[in-house]
Formats: sequence, structure tokens, C-alpha cells
Amino acid sequence: MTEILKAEHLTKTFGHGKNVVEAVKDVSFSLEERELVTVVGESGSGKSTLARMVLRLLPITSGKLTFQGEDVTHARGRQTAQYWQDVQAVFQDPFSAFNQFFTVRRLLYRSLRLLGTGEKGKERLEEALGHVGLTGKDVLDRFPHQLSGGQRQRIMIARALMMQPKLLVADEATSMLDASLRVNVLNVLKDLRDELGMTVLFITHDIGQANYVADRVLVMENGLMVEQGSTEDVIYNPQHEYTQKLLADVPKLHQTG
Ligand SMILES: Nc1ncnc2c1ncn2[C@@H]1O[C@H](COP(=O)(O)OP(=O)(O)OP(=O)(O)O)[C@@H](O)[C@H]1O
Repeated sequence: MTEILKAEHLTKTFGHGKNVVEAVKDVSFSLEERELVTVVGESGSGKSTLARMVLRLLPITSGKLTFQGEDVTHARGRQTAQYWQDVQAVFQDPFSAFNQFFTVRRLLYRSLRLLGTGEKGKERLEEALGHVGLTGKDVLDRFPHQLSGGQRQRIMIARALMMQPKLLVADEATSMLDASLRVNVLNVLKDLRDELGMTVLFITHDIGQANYVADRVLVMENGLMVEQGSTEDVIYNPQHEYTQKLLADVPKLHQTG
């Protein structure tokens, strides 16, 4: 197995003096190529802050981040531009950030222009839509409100895929969806791993979803990574009290296990 990303002692503090919040404290983990890893924890545990540091959208207070052997902790300029091609993000309610009066075509073509691929980009777009089970014909001329939550989320995944990333960071990519659509998007994430060999870091508060998709689970509580291991070990033989508590809230999981 080849390591793609390594986080060593990552720490993020917000504010100064009396108002200091240590959102992420001394967190270390690594991701292998073709691995689907889930970060699980309750609201406020620091998951999104960790994700945003990994995405290099937030300065890292201390620690080290290495991507494919290269130190990207304080990457700037060209180095970050390259990093953002290799590492793409899908966020919770991405469409809220976009103009509701733009068709999907316009939304996606804007991203294509960033790539500078011109006509060839259209092919890449179709290909990306295909990976999430959509076609341009179905969705390109629609407006965001004309799509289901599941379609919207899959379009945002396709948008990330157009950059042909090596690592996809999906932060609560399913939280806006009802149960059946949620499984649908989780299956898309699995397919990306299986068919494209992509590494996926999936952030969720729901340990049940982690159980469904992940090869490995990282558990965060109050800024600390309290447990990490294979999904089987973490779900069926949790060592930390906090993991046990998260699992106790999902009784079905125990029954089926
Ligand atoms: N920009 C900021 N300034 C100050 N504090 C922040 C900032 N961003 C996050 N925090 C704090 O850091 C802690 C971790 O927040 P974070 O959003 O990473 O948690 P989370 O596990 O992703 O929660 P959720 O699931 O609700 O998104 C919280 O106490 C939060 O209030």
C-alpha cells in the first residue's frame, strides 16, 4: 500500500488570549491510496476544521501535512494550485453557495474554464457525470431547484471529479439527504474508490454511515482523535468510551453485527 497523505500532530487554534479555541489538537493519521476513510464525531468535535486544514483552506497552527511525499503544510502559490487539482472537496450544502439562476451547465463550465481544457473539457464533464450515474442530457439544462438533493450532491461530486483528483474530501456530503438517497451517494463514494482507485476522506457525524462505507474509521472528540482503526475493529470492538457512546446511539448497528 502506498501512503498518499500524512498528517502529523495537526493543531488548529482560533482566537487569542482568553478566547482561544483549540479546535483540533495534535491529530495524526495517514491515508493510503485507494482507501475510503471516515472521520466521525459529534458536532463541534473538530471534523470540519480538520478537513479544512487537509484541504489547505485554513492555515495550520502547528504540525505537518505531507501529500505524496511533499510537505504542503505551508504550501503557497503554484504549489497550492497543484494541490487543489489533486485534492478536491465536496461540502455539505454546496448549492447554497451557487447562483440559483445558473443552470448546471453554467455552473460546471465555470469549473471547466479553470482547467483551461476547452472543447475537450466537455468530454471530461460527461465522463465525470457518468461516474456519478448522471448524463449531461439529464441535468445540464436544469436549474438547482429542479434537481433532487441526491442529484445536486452527485453533481457536486462530478464537479470535483472533473479535476481528476487523487484525493476527494467529502464533508457531510450526505447530510441533506433522506435515507435512500444517502445510501446512493455513499455508493458513489465506494465506486470512486473501487473503479477510479481514488482515495476518499469522508467526514460525518453518523457512525452508521462510517460502518457502511469506510475501510478505516477515525474518531474525534473535542478536537482530539481518540481512536482510529479498521472499520471492523472500531465498530465491533471499540476501545474508547466515546466510540462506545457513539455506537450506543445506533442500536441497530449492534444488532446486525
Ligand atoms: N472560525 C472559527 N473561529 C472560532 N472557533 C471556531 C471556528 N471554526 C470552528 N471553531 C470551533 O472549533 C470547534 C470545532 O468546530 P468544527 O466545525 O470543526 O466541528 P465539527 O465537528 O465539524 O462540527 P459540525 O459537525 O457541527 O460541523 C468548535 O468548538 C467550533 O466552535
